[in-house]
Amino acid sequence: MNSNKPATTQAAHSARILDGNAASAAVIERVHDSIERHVAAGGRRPGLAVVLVGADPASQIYVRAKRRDCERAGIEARDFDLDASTSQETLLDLIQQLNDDPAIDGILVQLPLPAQIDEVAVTNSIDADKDVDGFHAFNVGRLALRQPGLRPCTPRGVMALLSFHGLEIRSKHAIVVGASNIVGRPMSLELLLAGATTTVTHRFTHDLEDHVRQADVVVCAVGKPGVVRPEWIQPGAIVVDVGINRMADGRITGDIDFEAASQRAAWISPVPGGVGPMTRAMLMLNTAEAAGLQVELPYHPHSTG
Ligand SMILES: NC(=O)C1=CN([C@@H]2O[C@H](COP(=O)(O)OP(=O)(O)OC[C@H]3O[C@@H](n4cnc5c(N)ncnc54)[C@H](OP(=O)(O)O)[C@@H]3O)[C@@H](O)[C@H]2O)C=CC1
Ligand SMILES: Nc1nc(=O)c2c([nH]1)NC[C@@H]1CN(c3ccc(C(=O)N[C@@H](CCC(=O)O)C(=O)O)cc3)C=[N+]21
Ligand SMILES: [Mg+2]
Repeated sequence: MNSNKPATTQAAHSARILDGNAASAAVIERVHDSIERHVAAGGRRPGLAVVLVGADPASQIYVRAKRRDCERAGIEARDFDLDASTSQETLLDLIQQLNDDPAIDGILVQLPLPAQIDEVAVTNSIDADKDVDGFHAFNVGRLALRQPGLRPCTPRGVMALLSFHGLEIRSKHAIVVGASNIVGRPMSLELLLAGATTTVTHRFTHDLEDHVRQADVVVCAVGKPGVVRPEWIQPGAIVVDVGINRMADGRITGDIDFEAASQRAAWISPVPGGVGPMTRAMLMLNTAEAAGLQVELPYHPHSTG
């Protein structure tokens, strides 16, 4: 073979795994313990309303998984499955009822919503104290101002996944690839809050490769396989792959070539089994916290400020 590598190469390095299944199970167990103690002492069981508009197959899968998580956590799930043609007015009326319902501690409206409904109007109509997705402008503003309230589940889940494995973030150079309202932007606010020097890249970024090559921590949330090339990863970096891409055979894969990136990174999150389960665990944690419970976490959260 015409390779310029010596015949005897170094033993292939392989990154350690950021285990989202283990970390999420540990979080959900603590949420469950806290809820059962609260209920045994005469407290009301926390309630989560899950609103699904339409029958998008991916959304149906997530909503089913959330129901299972609620069972494991001891949270009462109330499902509201609305027709795809539901008007914005009808949805806003339902949210108003849920805002006023004392048995409901958390409200989640599954995104994306059908085109006739304004997602911003819906998100901001949820009582900020019941906004367990953390998408309300007030809660995002609190995160930006170092007064975190309810925090978006995926970015909080990434931070929890890093904490669970004992990884320090303060003073590291972090890059976030993707700048959406639900992942990239709040992710950059979480990293900033944890004391990382944080670069945010997006569709208009010209020199993505240069930014990735400088990063100690790479969080990728785009939804395009291969958007970050494994050879750009700095040896010893922490790689968190938020992306979920469905392949022709129905299986899912991340945005970054896992095998190749594992040869360079110190730590890497797999897809499936990385950030996805953490997102769902944070939804359970946020719901318990919205109900006023304190949950003893199975890790030391990154200090803030
Ligand atoms: N594991 C989990 O728990 C979750 C996973 N996901 C997955 O994460 C991925 C991202 O989700 P989401 O944020 O909702 O997706 P969006 O499509 O809303 O956002 C993608 C972001 O990536 C940016 N982008 C597009 N191309 C590039 C590029 N070449 N370089 C850098 N940035 C680029 C977009 O820019 P612009 O804003 O200009 O369009 C946008 O900011 C998806 O695969 C989704 O399935 C999502 C939520 C939870
Ligand atoms: N209001 C709202 N809140 C959300 O948090 C929200 C949303 N809308 N819309 C869609 C995205 C996507 N999302 C995921 C959650 C868990 C997994 C997850 O558990 N994934 C598993 C595997 C799932 C599978 O096999 O399909 C894993 O990665 O291991 C994935 C994706 C939440 N989202
Ligand atoms: Mg840079």
